[in-house]
Amino acid sequence: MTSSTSIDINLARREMVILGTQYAGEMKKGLFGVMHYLMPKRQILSLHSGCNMGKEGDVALFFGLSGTGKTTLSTDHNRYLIGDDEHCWSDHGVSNIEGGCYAKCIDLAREKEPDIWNAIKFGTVLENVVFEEHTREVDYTDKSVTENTRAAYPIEYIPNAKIPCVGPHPKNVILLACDAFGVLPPVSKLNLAQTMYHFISGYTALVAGTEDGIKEPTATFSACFGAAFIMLHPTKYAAMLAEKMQKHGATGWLVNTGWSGGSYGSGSRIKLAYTRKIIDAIHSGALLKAEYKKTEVFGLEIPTALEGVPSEILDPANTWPDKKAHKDTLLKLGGLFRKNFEVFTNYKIGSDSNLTEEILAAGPNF
Ligand SMILES: Nc1ncnc2c1ncn2[C@@H]1O[C@H](COP(=O)(O)OP(=O)(O)O)[C@@H](O)[C@H]1O
Ligand SMILES: C=C(OP(=O)(O)O)C(=O)O
Repeated sequence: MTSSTSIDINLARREMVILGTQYAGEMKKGLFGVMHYLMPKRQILSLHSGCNMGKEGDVALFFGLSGTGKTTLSTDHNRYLIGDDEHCWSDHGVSNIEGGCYAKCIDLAREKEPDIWNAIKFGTVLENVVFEEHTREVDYTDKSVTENTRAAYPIEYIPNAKIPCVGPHPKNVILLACDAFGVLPPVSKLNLAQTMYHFISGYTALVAGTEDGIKEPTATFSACFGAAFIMLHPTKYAAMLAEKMQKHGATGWLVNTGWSGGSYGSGSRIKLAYTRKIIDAIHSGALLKAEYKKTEVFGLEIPTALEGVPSEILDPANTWPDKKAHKDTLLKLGGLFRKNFEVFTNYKIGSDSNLTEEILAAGPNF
């Protein structure tokens, strides 16, 4: 045992025992693991993603590891929220597993995230927050218990929630990565093979201050953006996702919600307002019509202009003052992707071996 916490699941007896933690996230994510076993057996794909739907019925999925923006970006005043974290994609479309949200509330501010702020009322469970005992006023900036403070509320506390939480087949599949190296573009359009490559890789980065011992940006690869929850080989989920995206004509996107203009420490996190503009342009279809160019090393298609976002930030190569440092960091991240993918090179994905070849070729090239 490397930890005093354990989550033990007996699938046959349908029992889960959680030891050494009282964090509510373990309960919902523990059951999410069970869903990753039960659903694929019924040809239903379980997804570690947020999900929302536009007024025209266009559905978007937001895959990403913790802290990459699933809750923040799927909670959108102009769209119906289907759910912020756990979904299924069946032959009938998408459905939410939970019926509620589990939002981070560290530094929560009414102006920045009004829907989440307003959802915190009687009936919401606040976890690990610090509050004044007599007035019961919460100090969302207080990190003395942990940074991981949470608000769990029923989905109907979000005014534009889609009840029941179901929707048609997704039109856009957005992969969120919080890249603390600052070399992934704010947005890239992916072909199917690239979508699978990045889905199987499941990249994000930890920054100093998030975990013990992290002093500089550290790449984390979590297959299918949820290695802790998947029960079958990652390529099984990837094959199902590829088949569904192909069948329903969904477009894949990679969105960096992390650093720009340099790595953590020298650059800064991409403004949430810019990420929201990018997401709006994906939903509206405007980004599909943009002009694109290809980046070096990762071979990503990036738009040359996008309304509401300064064009120079769309290509990270422009934003780094030190060009050599940019190239070195890009190659460093490319190398980490390549090394991580080595374990997958011998697996066939789907019934078509062409797709396997294409996925292997969709990684960094240098
Ligand atoms: N550009 C950005 N895009 C998305 N989130 C951002 C951005 N900049 C800062 N953030 C913050 O990062 C956090 C993302 O967390 P969250 O949405 O809960 O992620 P997840 O649901 O994937 O775990 C939020 O606190 C959000 O305000
Ligand atoms: C519950 C969790 O998921 P998220 O952070 O994505 O809400 C977690 O990872 O602790």
